[in-house]
Amino acid sequence: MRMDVLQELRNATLDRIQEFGDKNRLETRIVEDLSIEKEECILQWGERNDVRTKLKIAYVEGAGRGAIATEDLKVGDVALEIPMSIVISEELVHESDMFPILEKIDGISSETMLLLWSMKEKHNSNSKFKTYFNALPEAFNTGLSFEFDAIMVLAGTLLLEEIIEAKKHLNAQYEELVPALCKDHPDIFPPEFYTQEQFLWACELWYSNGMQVMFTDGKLRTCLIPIAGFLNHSLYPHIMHYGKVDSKTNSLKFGVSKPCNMGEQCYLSYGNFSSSHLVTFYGFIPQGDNLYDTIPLEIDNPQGDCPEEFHPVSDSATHMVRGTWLSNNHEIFHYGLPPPLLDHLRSAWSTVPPTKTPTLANLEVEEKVLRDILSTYETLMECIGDTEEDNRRNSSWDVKLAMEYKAIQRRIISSILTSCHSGLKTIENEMCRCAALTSSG
Ligand SMILES: C[S@@+](CC[C@H](N)C(=O)[O-])C[C@H]1O[C@@H](n2cnc3c(N)ncnc32)[C@H](O)[C@@H]1O
Repeated sequence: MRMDVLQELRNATLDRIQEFGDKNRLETRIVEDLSIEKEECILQWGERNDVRTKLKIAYVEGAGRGAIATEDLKVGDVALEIPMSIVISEELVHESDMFPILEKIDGISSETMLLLWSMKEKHNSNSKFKTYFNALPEAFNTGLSFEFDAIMVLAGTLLLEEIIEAKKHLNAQYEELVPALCKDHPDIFPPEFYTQEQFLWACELWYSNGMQVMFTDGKLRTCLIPIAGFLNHSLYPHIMHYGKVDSKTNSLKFGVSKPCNMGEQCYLSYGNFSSSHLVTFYGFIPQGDNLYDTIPLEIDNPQGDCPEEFHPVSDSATHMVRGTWLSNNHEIFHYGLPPPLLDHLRSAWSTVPPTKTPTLANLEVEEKVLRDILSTYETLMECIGDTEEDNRRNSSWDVKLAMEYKAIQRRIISSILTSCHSGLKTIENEMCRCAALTSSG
């Protein structure tokens, strides 16, 4: 009896997953006329090294290479199994001739050591990972490589600062570490392999292809995983859990949590990242509504010059606001906006905690709250400015990506403005109703 219930529950869950998958299927267009010789080489190398896969590699429109299912994959099927013997992890640095030098550097992380190791290993014709390095892109095109024009497109968005800060940080890290290593140990760190451009390439490699793996000792380490590195990200991924080493097989198993049909692109989840993070460190914006795209709103006391006693909750706070189309409550007192933000502003405009009843006093508070939000986002919208949609087609990859990002920001702000306007209209109607009731009563 208990087994039947569990089986039914399992079937119902699988049906829901299937239904969700069908509703959110992303169409993959395979680009046939590009050579996949290097990718096939790495698959053959994988086979010789006991990789098991139900995926093939192809060029897909808009995302470089991707992994395509070679058969129908059901929930629980392992799409890819990678033995730990071909995973690139810190162990390799420990075995290398650079480790005795690097371990003496105060505060250097394993990730930085691996980054420096990969800059040299890439040129090693006897490397065990030669086929892997051969199949890596020459340029990663992440936000870290944005040129001036693209950065200028981002004016008015927080991504502008994020990218500038990240670039500054990488330059400082390079200057602090690399020239001295090349000068003091040119045999181990040949200067021609350690230019600033190559350092940026390696940073982009690790940011966009590094995966967090939980080893059998319970420690999380950032690794490069050949072949798995061809999996693209989706907001509706097939593979969600992969990062724990299976101690019995000493391998990483990439099992699917959502069915993937033969010929369909099999997607991984890189994590719960916003578009700004994905642009900066991966260089793309995923298709669909990203729940992690928010516009942070910093709030101080909205009536800053009023005496404290009138505003019991006057502290500042940061609220994350998503596109209001993602909310299913657009009624009065909700407006598709985050309740904590509304409550924060209400408490700043009212000496008593307002209730969600449409009395004249409450409606007046609601109006002030919405006007506050409206004016903040109107200012933000002005700062962001117009997107020059017409120029997009002829622009470089980075300007196009920056414009795409900005369009998302505008869409979010525009939804907030629309929700505020429609909320104000509702409040106005309610106020008229209240006034009519008062005068008739
Ligand atoms: C781990 S690699 C995936 C394989 C990669 N497409 C390739 O050709 O090597 C990560 C990179 O793939 C690209 N990518 C991943 N998911 C994507 C997506 N949904 N749309 C567009 N590009 C994507 C981005 O360039 C990202 O930095």
